[in-house]
Amino acid sequence: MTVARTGSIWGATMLRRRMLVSLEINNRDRAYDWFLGWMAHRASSGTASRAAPWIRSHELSVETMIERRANGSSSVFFQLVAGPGTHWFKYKGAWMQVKRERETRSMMGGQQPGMSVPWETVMLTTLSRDRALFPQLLAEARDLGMQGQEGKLVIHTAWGIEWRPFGKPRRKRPLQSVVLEPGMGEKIEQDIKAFLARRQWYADRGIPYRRGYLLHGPPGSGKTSFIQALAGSLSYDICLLNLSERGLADDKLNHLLSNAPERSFVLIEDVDAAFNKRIQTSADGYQSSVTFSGFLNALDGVASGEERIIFMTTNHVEQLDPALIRPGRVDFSALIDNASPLQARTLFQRFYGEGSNVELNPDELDVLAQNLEDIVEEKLGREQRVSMAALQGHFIRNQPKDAVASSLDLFTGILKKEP
Ligand SMILES: Nc1ncnc2c1ncn2[C@@H]1O[C@H](COP(=O)(O)OP(=O)(O)OP(=O)(O)O)[C@@H](O)[C@H]1O
Repeated sequence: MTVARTGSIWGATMLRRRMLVSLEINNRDRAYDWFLGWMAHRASSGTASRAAPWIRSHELSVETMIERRANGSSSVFFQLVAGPGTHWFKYKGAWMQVKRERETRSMMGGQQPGMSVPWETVMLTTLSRDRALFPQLLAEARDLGMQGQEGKLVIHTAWGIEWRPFGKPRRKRPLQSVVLEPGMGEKIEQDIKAFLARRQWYADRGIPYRRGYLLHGPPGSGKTSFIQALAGSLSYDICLLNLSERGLADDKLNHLLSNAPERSFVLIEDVDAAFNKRIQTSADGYQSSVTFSGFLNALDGVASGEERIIFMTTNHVEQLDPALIRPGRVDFSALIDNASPLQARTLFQRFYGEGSNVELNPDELDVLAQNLEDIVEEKLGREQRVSMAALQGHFIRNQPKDAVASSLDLFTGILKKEP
């Protein structure tokens, strides 16, 4: 009896091994969400029910999604995805079993509060002869998952030692909507394009293929907006790196910088703040353990053919250690300053010009724009200039005529508030 039992178990195992093939996808992989989304899409769009009227999904999980529309409104909807348990579906004539399992004892996501999630896996099983369907299915799931991202900007943040998309992909901001000093935007754009075209040149000379940019200047002058718009225009993603993040240590930082997703800029904001004090303390009193030398080493990284583009921003360039801004770490540095006369004029025209619902004929608009330019040019000293963000706020609050008439108050008012 025992021999027969063992024999039948062994036989069944052998048969399964010979006839079945399984594919494991875990939730560290991007394919995981794509696959669940794809299953949910098939179930809701009726593809699955036509192919398999009795698709078994007794256990469902809910995913809440927020859709933001171009006009600013948004709506919340729910997607029912296959929950933990066993499900069946038919794909291109082949039956597939899906087993979703959750491991609650260990969590992923590191020590970041509220960000850890249980490990999960999805095991797809089908007949050996249908194994070629796996790549097709995954490619379909990927295309569906990426659909919403086309033409959008994806922001990644660090999750433990890996990068994960943060929130829904955002609408790209047109590059021209960020008004910088004439020629400045173009200069940075040309530099990065030239860099991207010289991969082979770097490889031939054994130079690490990376470039660092530092945009410095007062708050609200458009540094972040410009970097995001530039990434969008080049179809790059942004990896937002917070050096004072809880749990970030030198080794993790090194790993993150060496493993940023392809076609992405690493953006480190307020880089001066991270090393002002020897040990950085975050709002909840947690001490980040990234050291200055660890950061420098991570920036240098191991020489590799991998492309790496880092953008850093700061309001206090004078406080940066010269070691940080030496060529190789920062190859291009630019001052993005408060609104110059021409910038104020251009922002005004963009704001109230074509497409805005303000009724002004082009001549009137020109005269007002000229007045504003003159005020910034003649009535104010350089140090009295205000940020583009302050001007933007002023334009939002006022009609064009009032905006120009009260602009001097804005400029001097802001000045008075400053010590
Ligand atoms: N040059 C500009 N052109 C158009 N809009 C601008 C410009 N500068 C700032 N703004 C507007 O001001 C707001 C803040 O800008 P942003 O965050 O890019 O500034 P920043 O220089 O990165 O500031 P900080 O140094 O405080 O991070 C945004 O809403 C942006 O639209």
